[in-house]
Amino acid sequence: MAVFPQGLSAIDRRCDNAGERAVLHQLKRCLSDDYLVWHDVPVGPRQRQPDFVVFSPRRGLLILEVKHWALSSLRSATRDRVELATAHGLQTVAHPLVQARTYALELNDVLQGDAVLVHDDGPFRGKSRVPYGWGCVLSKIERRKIDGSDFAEVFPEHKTLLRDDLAEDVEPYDFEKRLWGMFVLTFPFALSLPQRDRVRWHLFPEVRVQAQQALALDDGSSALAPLPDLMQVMDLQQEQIARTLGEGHRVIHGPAGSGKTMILIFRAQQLAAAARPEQPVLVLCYNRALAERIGFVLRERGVSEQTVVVRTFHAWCHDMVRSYQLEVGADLRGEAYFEALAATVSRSVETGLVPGGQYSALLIDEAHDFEDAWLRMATRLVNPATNALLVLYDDAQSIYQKSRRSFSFAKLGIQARGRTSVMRLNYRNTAEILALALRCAQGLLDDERAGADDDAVPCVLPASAGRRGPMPRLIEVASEAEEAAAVASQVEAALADGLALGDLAVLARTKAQLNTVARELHRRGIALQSMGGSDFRHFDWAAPAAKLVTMHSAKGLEFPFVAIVGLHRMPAREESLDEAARLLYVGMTRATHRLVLSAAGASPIVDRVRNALEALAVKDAGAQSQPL
Ligand SMILES: Nc1ncnc2c1ncn2[C@@H]1O[C@H](COP(=O)(O)OP(=O)(O)OP(=O)(O)O)[C@@H](O)[C@H]1O
Repeated sequence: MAVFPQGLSAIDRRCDNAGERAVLHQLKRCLSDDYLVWHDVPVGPRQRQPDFVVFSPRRGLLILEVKHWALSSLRSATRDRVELATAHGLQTVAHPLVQARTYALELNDVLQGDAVLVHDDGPFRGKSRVPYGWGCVLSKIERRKIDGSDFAEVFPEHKTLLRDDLAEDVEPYDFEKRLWGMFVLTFPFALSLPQRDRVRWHLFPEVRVQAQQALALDDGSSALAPLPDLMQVMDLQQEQIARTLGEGHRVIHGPAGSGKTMILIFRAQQLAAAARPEQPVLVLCYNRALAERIGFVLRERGVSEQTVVVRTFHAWCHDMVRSYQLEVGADLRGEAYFEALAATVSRSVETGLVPGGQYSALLIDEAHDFEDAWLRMATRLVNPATNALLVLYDDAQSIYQKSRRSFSFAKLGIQARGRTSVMRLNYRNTAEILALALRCAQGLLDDERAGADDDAVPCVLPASAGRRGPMPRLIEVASEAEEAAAVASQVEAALADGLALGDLAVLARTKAQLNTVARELHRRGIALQSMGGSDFRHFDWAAPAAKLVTMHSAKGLEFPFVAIVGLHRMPAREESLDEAARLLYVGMTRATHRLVLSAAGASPIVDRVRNALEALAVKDAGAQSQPL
């Protein structure tokens, strides 16, 4: 069966009429699984919306327009226009084949502009390698009714499917042949998977992937070379998830770097188009830097703060306290204050003091860091008419839960059964970084419990998407001053290699640990923003500066270059080795390309990293010595 990235049942619901539905079911019944079919989605640079786009890496690209016109309503037609009798009198509309041809030619032009997708020699030199065609479907008109007429003069037979072609007893091969007959030219053709995705990149700008950094280039000079191919596009599973996020509750489990935040941003953008300021979309996460980052990306993409509100959970609670004049113990400080804040707001939502249903949709990133009561409250914030709640979860990154979580989404009011997706591919990290992160997190992530029950919390092991890069490095020196100097030299080297300041991050377990590195970078004239600074409020993502971040706050972020300092101080006091290892896993998986780790002393975490690097080097040497 063909793949329908928008979801078959979702398309079925969206079909305008019985004709489109009949075409959908015939495409489903007759096409094999290498075909991709989209219905009524914006396509190409002009965001046209043909009824169906059919694409096969073995056949090419076909545009279909469907008209469910009764024969009796067709008054006259030329090759350009059709005159129809409607309830509102006579109407002249564009000929469906003209519509379909215009779309198909536009897309062909776009593909022809991509050197990778054109013939480089032979009679078609410079022309697109992707065969294309167009056609129309007159889904209500039977062949016997037009036999003997001059119908084919304006609706050529090879370009027009009729009701008969949609019948259940049509052989799939014959139906497919009818589609191929609509192509302008056919020639032996097969696209590789990367080429297929390149075509998707051209067709659907909305599913293009941009690294987080690409949206915050300071001076446009960033060398984001590590990415293998600039034309990155959501994979089919991501596209399917992103496009099928409709109303109701949805839960997505995905490991570090699998595209959860990317999908959240995609969804927020889509929802923003329909959101009204009195019923905005709310995006919640735990970590402030991530909230600011998501907000920044959305604003860059033209989404206003009035339509999509992005907050950390606690900042949102503050908003509620201010707006509804709630009392939170005035003398409470620190942890106790935050607990009271959450409890007060939670109670107020329950009693109706803070109105439920305020938001047309709620999207939660890092839901693994949310306490049960927060998640329970979240379900009440969404307008029951839409019930649109999206929960993104990665059990492996839950760095605030003392013990492994085992709960039921249903008990929290989140209807996850049948509405859960699991993504497994890690796109962010190179294979080398991911291998090290996984080895260092040994034991923590081994217990995969995915898939058995939609309502449970699986721990999903990431699989590498295969991008290669340099091996991470461990720098071991005698003092923290030497460590800062060594890390600063690595930062200088990365800048000399063409990375921009905004591409660089230094992570540490505590804010205080960042200060030694900050002083050294400052001494060398390297612009930086550090969470360790006494006057630090928040990062300015548009400013050209290296970011010095605690490991906790780095969750959700990514940088082409990451240095993690102070491994000798891990585990911190009152922290177990497992907790430290989990945090280190989060830190390491922030690096998209280059990872440097440093220590000025011994600790079980330093041993773990050193051993893991040695084991990977042995494995690598083994692999290289294998005969080809
Ligand atoms: N299909 C893809 N092709 C190429 N890059 C991708 C793809 N999907 C995601 N990415 C990139 O991978 C990186 C990680 O994505 P994202 O930040 O959404 O992951 P995440 O699941 O939220 O990770 P984490 O939980 O670690 O924060 C981003 O740079 C994103 O652009």
